[in-house]
Amino acid sequence: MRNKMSRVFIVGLGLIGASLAKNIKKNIPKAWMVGMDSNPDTIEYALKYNIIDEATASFEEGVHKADIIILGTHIQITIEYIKQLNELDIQNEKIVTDVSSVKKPVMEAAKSLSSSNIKFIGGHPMAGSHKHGIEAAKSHLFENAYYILTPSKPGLDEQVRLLKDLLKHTRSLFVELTDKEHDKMTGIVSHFPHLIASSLVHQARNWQDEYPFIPKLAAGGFRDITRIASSNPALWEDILFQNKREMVEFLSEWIDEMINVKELLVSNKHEDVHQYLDSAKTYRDGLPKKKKGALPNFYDIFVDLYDRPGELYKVMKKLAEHEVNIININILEIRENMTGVLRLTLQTEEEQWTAMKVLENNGYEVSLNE
Ligand SMILES: NC(=O)C1=CN([C@@H]2O[C@H](COP(=O)(O)OP(=O)(O)OC[C@H]3O[C@@H](n4cnc5c(N)ncnc54)[C@H](O)[C@@H]3O)[C@@H](O)[C@H]2O)C=CC1
Ligand SMILES: O=C(O)C(=O)Cc1ccc(O)cc1
Repeated sequence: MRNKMSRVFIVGLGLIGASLAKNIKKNIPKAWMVGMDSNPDTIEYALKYNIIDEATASFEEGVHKADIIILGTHIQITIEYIKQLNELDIQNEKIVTDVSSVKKPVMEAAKSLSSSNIKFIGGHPMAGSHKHGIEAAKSHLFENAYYILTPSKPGLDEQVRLLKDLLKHTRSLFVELTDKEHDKMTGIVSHFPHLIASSLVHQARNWQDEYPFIPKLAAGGFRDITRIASSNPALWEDILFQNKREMVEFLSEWIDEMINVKELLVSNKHEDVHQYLDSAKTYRDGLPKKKKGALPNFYDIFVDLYDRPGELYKVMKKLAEHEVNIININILEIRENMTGVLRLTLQTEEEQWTAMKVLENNGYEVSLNE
């Protein structure tokens, strides 16, 4: 392979494709990035901000120009591009990868690739955002996130090594899984929760006609558990249908479980309900905190705060003085004249540590848990 994969073709320069493009461009100066996107504004933006070196409107041209091809489009479109590869005459060896949230349908399409010059390695960087499009792309989006790789056949060790070499500056954690393992596990921790989050939002909205005050109360826990319902519906429609088998199975299991919980409540089984909540708490509390999972886990700190004028300002000022960049702020609970909890979301573990120390040194009670 020429020049250690320095020519990269990225198709689909949205949130994920452009985040990878930015990361490669920033860290591998010799990489030559060719980009393609169906949206001309995206291409204009990518060129203007040097996210790519060159644009093409032809998939064939991009493929011929590259050693490595990253398909960064939604899953159904990615599958169509994989099929298009079969219509091209591929002269040199090329590594092809994707970023799709569901792997089985992609790997099935990859199995039908006829050219021995195409080495397909499925990919899924497991971090994202509720935003979409190139403007939301960030070079560091995948830091500490798992990056799943699904080689299409045995014997691709050298290509996997080259791909990891290209993507190592994302500072994500590479893990190899089969497509089946991947879709089951991401189905349970990422895809299915989206359905439940959306269902909770629908339920609240349905009750709102009768109780118009509901939105005002839907602040703390409700906002937390339904945060992912604000994600891009076009993306999630694609994901849910591509992983439909798993979704239908999880839904059936969940409905049975809810019927069971309902029965426990109706028949006043206090101990059983306690046990249900307690075992969920034990499992949830034991989940790893540091690494990003499918549900993006930024670096939170929780600060006890008095309900007094200027309190929030004082905290912000201290953190600004130490150049801590706050990416989200929530006041979880604050009642008149009582302490509340301020949740600050930071981008890196280092900032989390700095923020904690700065605030503690200024008399605040800070913890990493709510
Ligand atoms: N959004 C997220 O949080 C995550 C998404 N993914 C996966 O990444 C993939 C892309 O998702 P996002 O970046 O969020 O979507 P996006 O909507 O931000 O980007 C998709 C891009 O593809 C372009 N596009 C659409 N049709 C095209 C075509 N026919 N040819 C070329 N470009 C085309 C769009 O103009 C857009 O720029 C999906 O397969 C998704 O499963 C993976 C991890 C996280
Ligand atoms: O986990 C979620 O639900 C997210 O919002 C971020 C995300 C979305 C899609 C993925 O394939 C991986 C991570």
